Amino acid sequence: MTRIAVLGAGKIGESLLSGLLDAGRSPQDLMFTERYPQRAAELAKKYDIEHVDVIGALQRADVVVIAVKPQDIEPLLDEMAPELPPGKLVVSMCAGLPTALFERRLPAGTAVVRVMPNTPMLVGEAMSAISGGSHAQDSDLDLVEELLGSVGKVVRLPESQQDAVTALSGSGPAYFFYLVEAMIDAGILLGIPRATAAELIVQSAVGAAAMLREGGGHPVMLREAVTSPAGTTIAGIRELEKHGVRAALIDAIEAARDRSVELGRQHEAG
Ligand SMILES: NC(=O)C1=CN([C@@H]2O[C@H](COP(=O)(O)OP(=O)(O)OC[C@H]3O[C@@H](n4cnc5c(N)ncnc54)[C@H](OP(=O)(O)O)[C@@H]3O)[C@@H](O)[C@H]2O)C=CC1
Ligand SMILES: O=C(O)[C@@H]1CCC=N1
Repeated sequence: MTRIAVLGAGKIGESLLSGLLDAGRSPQDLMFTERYPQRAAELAKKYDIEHVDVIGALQRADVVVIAVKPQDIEPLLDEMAPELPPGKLVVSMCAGLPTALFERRLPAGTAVVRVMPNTPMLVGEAMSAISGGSHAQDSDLDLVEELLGSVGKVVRLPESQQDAVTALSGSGPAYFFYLVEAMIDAGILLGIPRATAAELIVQSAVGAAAMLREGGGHPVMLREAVTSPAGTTIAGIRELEKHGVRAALIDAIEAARDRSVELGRQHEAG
């Protein structure tokens, strides 16, 4: 079985480990590194997975998944570079960081796959986009697709689109959570108890998501079907349009894309 080491078991690293276990992968095939001993001990106990140091991870794993924040990448690459044995596949989940950075800093010829996942990986519903670096073979992409396919959907895209993908599906769940939060607040304003408002809105979100995915409908048609002539929905839509919510979302996603580009540029000289 392929052995996988996750370097940095924070939110996304833990989501991956948990998702892979839920998908049936053996704990013996998984390992992780983590900075704080207390968190490492908690994770090792919770998932029955071994906590290792970076050198142990590089020696024992076939696939090394980097899930530290982009701001923490430089010291980790310094630690990895002299120790990475040939033939290991490096998978980066770091927003903004190009495969070229890893290729430049790790031993010549290292195969690197850049992935932009998202946190619904925790419940087996991730959206991951993958792109191979210049030494990644089709078999490397196949392997990463198989791994991430067990915790959600996977698409292969050119690396030039990864900053946009980061803004759309990487950050996307946060924007849905933000909308849900705002709608629950509206329920509070209208006098509905918080727990009831949350139940109404969360189930509406789940139902809408199921219609989008399983009903095969176009979002415009689905929205039109809710919007009755002289009804309630159009009264609300008019307010959304007045407040520029559509433009705000487009601007938000463009800003997130720009920030991803900027994160990559910060490491250009590295
Ligand atoms: N959160 C998300 O929704 C998504 C995140 N990503 C990407 O995933 C990566 C991780 O993000 P996220 O999980 O949110 O961040 P977190 O801060 O939650 O996780 C990163 C973890 O790595 C640890 N760490 C840092 N350096 C090292 C090191 N040298 N060795 C071992 N562990 C280390 C951190 O420890 P410490 O607590 O001490 O900093 C932290 O626990 C980022 O690059 C991000 O861009 C991609 C898609 C979605
Ligand atoms: O906010 C971030 O930078 C990370 C990358 C995509 C989602 N979260």
